Amino acid sequence: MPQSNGYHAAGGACHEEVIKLTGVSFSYENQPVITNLNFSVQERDFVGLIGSNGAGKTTLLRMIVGLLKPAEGSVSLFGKPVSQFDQWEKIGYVPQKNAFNPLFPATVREVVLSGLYSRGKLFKRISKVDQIKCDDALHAMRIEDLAGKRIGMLSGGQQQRVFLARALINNPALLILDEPTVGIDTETQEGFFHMIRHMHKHHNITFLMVSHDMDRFRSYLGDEPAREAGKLKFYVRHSHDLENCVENNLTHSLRGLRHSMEDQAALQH
Ligand SMILES: Nc1ncnc2c1ncn2[C@@H]1O[C@H](COP(=O)(O)OP(=O)(O)OP(=O)(O)O)[C@@H](O)[C@H]1O
Repeated sequence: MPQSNGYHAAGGACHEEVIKLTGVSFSYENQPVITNLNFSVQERDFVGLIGSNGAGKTTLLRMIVGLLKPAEGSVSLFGKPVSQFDQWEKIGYVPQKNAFNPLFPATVREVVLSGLYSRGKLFKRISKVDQIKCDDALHAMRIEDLAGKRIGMLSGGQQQRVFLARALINNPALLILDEPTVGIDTETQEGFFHMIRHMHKHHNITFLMVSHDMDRFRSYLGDEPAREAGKLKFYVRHSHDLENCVENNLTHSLRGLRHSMEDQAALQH
């Protein structure tokens, strides 16, 4: 995977393409849901995805994380086709609330730690480092005091925080959230959205979030969708600006020049 350093070679795109969808189509039993979708998400973008019930939002997210295969077109993650992508620890995915059975007899700590087991690695010894990562994730979601509680005994809002902590434990570069606040009271939703915006601004995470409640994000994402495809609307906030891009490319070129001068000097000795 290319280095996530915020720039490419001078003249190229400034930020890495985290998700790239090219001509993606998908049908369930010959019923088209997504047709010829082209869209890309760049490093540190915040993308809000809305669409009416049945528009294909969850289907799209499931294709992005490799759980469904497009009938046509391709999906790339961090520059690699999703079928060849193997750095799943870089991606935190929080599916719709009912995708996890909260009656599962596990504690909050165990649920959060399970986020460390990437696909194919179901059993793994939990090291001290893992425990520290878990403590950090619990702290980030302010749920340290719930660590020993059974997940099924928590409120909906508390459970959502647990699933977010689970997604955060690997310190992901990309966080994908499917309707993260469904069934959560208004006050908790407000706190949740505040926390998400804070994470986006200060933790260099790229976000792709499906939400019916995009109104709360209007001031953050703008009134107009950056892209509409069928019934799907993508609202985008980029974190980078042209100035940074030019500055980074210049720094990059100067660094390259300095290295080549140092190399030449070393060769002469
Ligand atoms: N496993 C499936 N088999 C057949 N049809 C399906 C399946 N899953 C979803 N669909 C259909 O595909 C369409 C898109 O579903 P999807 O769950 O992606 O929509 P959505 O935009 O996430 O909807 P919602 O806002 O209600 O969550 C719907 O018409 C749905 O009925």
